[in-house]
Amino acid sequence: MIQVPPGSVAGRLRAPASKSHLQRLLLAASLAPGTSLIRQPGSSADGVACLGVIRDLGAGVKVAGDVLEIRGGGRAGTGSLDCGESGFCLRAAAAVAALQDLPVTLSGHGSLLTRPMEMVLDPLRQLGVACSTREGLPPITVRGPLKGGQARVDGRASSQFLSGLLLALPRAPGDSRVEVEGLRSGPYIRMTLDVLEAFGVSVEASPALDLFRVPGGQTYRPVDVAVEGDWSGAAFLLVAGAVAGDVAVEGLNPASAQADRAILRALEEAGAAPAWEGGTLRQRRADLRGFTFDATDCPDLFPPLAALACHAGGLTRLKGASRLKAKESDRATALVKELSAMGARLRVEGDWMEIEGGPLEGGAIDPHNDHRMAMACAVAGLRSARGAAMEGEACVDKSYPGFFNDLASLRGGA
Ligand SMILES: O=C(O)C1=C[C@@H](OP(=O)(O)O)[C@@H](O)[C@H](O)C1
Ligand SMILES: C=C(OP(=O)(O)O)C(=O)O
Repeated sequence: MIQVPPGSVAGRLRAPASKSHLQRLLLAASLAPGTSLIRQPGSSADGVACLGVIRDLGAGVKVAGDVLEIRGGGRAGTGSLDCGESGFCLRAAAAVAALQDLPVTLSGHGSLLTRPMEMVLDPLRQLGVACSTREGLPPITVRGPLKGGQARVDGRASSQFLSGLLLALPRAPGDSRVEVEGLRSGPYIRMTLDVLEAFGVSVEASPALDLFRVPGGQTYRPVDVAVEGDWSGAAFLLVAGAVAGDVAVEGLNPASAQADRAILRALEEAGAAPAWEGGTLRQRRADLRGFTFDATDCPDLFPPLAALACHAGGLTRLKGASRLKAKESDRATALVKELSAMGARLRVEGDWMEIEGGPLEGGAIDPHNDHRMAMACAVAGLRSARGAAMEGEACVDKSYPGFFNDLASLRGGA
């Protein structure tokens, strides 16, 4: 049980490590013969799950302080992979596991067991990989080897499997052509392409990211690289600054491919004026106004933006709510329920969430075992009569294990 009291926050923090960047680096390093060094990996549960997965896929893993030494190019020693609660890990590793010539079963626990996996099946089958699921849900079993060829990917529900396919296909013996329909979360694919480039692998992508040509038989070159700071986790800190104080965040790449760098645009739309001071991003409390923002391609920004909107005068309209159904919780429904319990005025109408800013009472909420729900309610409650209280706050470990300590460190600094 944690109680986050209302009140101001002030101070300087380092952004947590991006689990999205880390997971891509780990899967790529597992395919690179030789040793890659991955620096500042953080300790997110999703990152840890992915590390276990590449180990079981045959990578050598050594942890040396703040550096992961990954020896890639090995063969799987086991036919079963535990992806924890990470949707990306399961969907992307399904493609990577299909490179191997043995049946591999991918599963996990908690909310992951209720998340759809259909988008993985058709393209893998088109590429000659036998695969099965339990009624479209995990566990999923794949039986390679993936040889390359032609496939159509449905990108409407998730971009994550496409990232996995783009990581795996360069290691297939034959060339591939992948057509993608209805891609959402496109910036996550650009991050994958950046990682491929860093490992010396080439993939030809159409500007709209609807067609990819992947030469087969390529060799990944090992890298020595630091994991980027996480714009998704930092978004909560920046919103905390905008609603309740003065927060400076270090370690963010201003030119990052991360989708959630779009928090900058949203804060500007809300009148918050985030400012770079050297390499540090500073967000002070601002006179916030309601704003309109399309979060279809950066769905993880929905929770922090909903928290921001609770304190923005007038009406905020957020687009992309229908993409939130199959995240760690049914996030749009959960946001409406829990922020309403705190006294906010919001509703979902089709693909839109509408939030009327105003005073917040705060109180006890249920984070629905969803890290972004827990962080959003905690931050919204900073400017409320009673703050936010919740059980199950350890769910933040999925992406940002130090969140509540970091938030506490901002107290009393004003
Ligand atoms: O590729 C990734 O690392 C992710 C892609 C997004 O998912 P979708 O592509 O399913 O929208 C995002 O919501 C998730 O947290 C991480
Ligand atoms: C949806 C998320 O992650 P994943 O799909 O990888 O579990 C998230 O981190 O919000």
